[in-house]
Amino acid sequence: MNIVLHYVKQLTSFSGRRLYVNLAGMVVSSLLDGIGILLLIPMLSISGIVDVNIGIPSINEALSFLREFPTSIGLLIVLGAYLFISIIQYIMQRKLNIQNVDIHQSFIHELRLRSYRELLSAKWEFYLNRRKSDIINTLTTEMTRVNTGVHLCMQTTTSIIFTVIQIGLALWISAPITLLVVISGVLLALFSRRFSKRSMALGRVTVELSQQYMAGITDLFNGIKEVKSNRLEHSRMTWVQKLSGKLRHEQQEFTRIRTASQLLYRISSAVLIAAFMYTSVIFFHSRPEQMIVIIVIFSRLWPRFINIQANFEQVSSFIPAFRSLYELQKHSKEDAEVQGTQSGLDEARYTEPLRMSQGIACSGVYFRYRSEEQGYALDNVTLQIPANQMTAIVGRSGAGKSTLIDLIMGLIQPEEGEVLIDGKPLTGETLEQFRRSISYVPQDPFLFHGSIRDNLLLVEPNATDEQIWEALAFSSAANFVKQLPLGLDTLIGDRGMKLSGGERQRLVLGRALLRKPSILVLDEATSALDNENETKIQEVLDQLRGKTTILVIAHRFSTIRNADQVIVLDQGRIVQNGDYKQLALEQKGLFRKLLGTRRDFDNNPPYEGELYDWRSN
Ligand SMILES: Nc1ncnc2c1ncn2[C@@H]1O[C@H](COP(=O)(O)OP(=O)(O)OP(=O)(O)O)[C@@H](O)[C@H]1O
Repeated sequence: MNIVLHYVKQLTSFSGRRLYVNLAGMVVSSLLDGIGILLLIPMLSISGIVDVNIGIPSINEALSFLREFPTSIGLLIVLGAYLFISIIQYIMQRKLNIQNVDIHQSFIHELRLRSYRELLSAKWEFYLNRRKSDIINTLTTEMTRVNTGVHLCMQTTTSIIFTVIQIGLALWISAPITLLVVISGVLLALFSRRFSKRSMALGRVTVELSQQYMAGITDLFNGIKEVKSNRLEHSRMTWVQKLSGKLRHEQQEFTRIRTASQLLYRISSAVLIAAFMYTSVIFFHSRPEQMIVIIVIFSRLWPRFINIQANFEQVSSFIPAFRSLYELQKHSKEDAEVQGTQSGLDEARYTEPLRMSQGIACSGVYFRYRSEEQGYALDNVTLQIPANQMTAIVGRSGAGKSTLIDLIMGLIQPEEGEVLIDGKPLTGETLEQFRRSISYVPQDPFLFHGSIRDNLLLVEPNATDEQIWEALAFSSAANFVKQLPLGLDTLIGDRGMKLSGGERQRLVLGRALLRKPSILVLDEATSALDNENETKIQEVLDQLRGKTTILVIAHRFSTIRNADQVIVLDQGRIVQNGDYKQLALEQKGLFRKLLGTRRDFDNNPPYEGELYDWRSN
């Protein structure tokens, strides 16, 4: 329950005065509701159904003036008062409900924004160690449960306030009966704790199952092409059947628990009423009006107990959802990229992009993905990347090329050693400025279901069409975009599915150039291009040299042949470093091996645009 209280505290500090005013309104509303019940007494008395004289002097005195009126007038006065109070109470209740929903929804809105902000500010390592589908599940399914949980907490608070006031009024009318009802309610609530505990255990299963479900469907639709081509539909269907069966069973179990506790309360209610009646009539010879009071009190209080208990059970089943959201928020906050700020989101702290003058330096860098691993993904890496030059990183698959790029971009932190930008450590403000100056293009770029224009404006929201076309022309994408019937307004499908691999890469390259970066990072960003387009991109990179620092991983020979520097990685270590020609001539070097021993570089250099794949070695 502590975890729920944590969010309730957040709600009270977020809503402040509004919440307390609303609670005060509820107290008034329940008082009016109670007065409505009290008016039943003179109504019954005047109408002559029974002579209600319950022995409370203050009520009797208050009602004595009614005896001076004829029955019809007296009844009209009482009924008028009853109607007036009831209508006021209903109107008030409506306003309070609207206000409650407003407080609740504003809080959830804030909670959602806060969670997104913290997640977006978390460093890359936070995401490396987590299943993305678990995060999605927490932000969707579990957030919905938290939403309902907060609503139930507010509803339960209202119910408790109502109940306490009703108990107060009932005590005034008949203390012994009310005490009996309350004691029975408390005993039953203690007994019902087992239902709440079982609900919480089931809630844990719900979170686990919905995480599995989310992970499964994310994987399924990410790999739907492989599923269809390899006829894996049956195995996927079997998986869904099994998981869905567990979900169904878990929901049935929850309904069983909920209905069992409701059954217990209803049976107890009937038993208690019967027992009260019997003892009142047989042993205490109570009068009919007292019997009516018993029924009125019981029928007002008992449903409230049932309601509070049901809410407790449901909130208990949501505790694991609260915990899941709490932990996601806590860990993302702990893993903030720049502690104490929301890097990249804080517009007030906007930092200008960095204009690098000297370059990037790594000195004695060690990095591994898990501390328990023996080997390092980057093992004592020391290098210089001069500003405004082109540096290529090559090596076999798994050599550590992408890891090195991630480290240089400050996405991961070295275990030992440091990364310096113009001599300054890559942390805090330098990191923010540095990131603003980078355009990074991965092999599998981020394109969303929208138009070509929308996808480009993602990086430069104020870019004009002219600037967009210029960037597209630069990346050899303008021609194919012009041929599309809707041009820049063409929808490209999920992750750009309606475009070819090469078209996607040219589009993303255009987007990267639109930002006019001072550092361009290409991680196998030209792998899907044909020779003609690859040559064009090569020309663009040549034009950018001298103005932009270019860092490129490429498996293709032609992309890197004009690089100012080539860094050769093997098992996380730099084994060669120099210019392309010099390395190609080192007979025993890995670079030569990667290029292929068949080729005689001295006499027969490879021709422009030739395809070569390092990975085949
Ligand atoms: N998220 C990760 N968690 C654990 N190990 C990882 C992770 N990413 C990479 N590695 C490991 O780190 C090493 C270097 O991987 P990296 O992706 O940097 O290689 P690469 O040279 O870019 O390979 P490729 O050319 O195949 O993309 C590999 O042994 C890889 O298995």
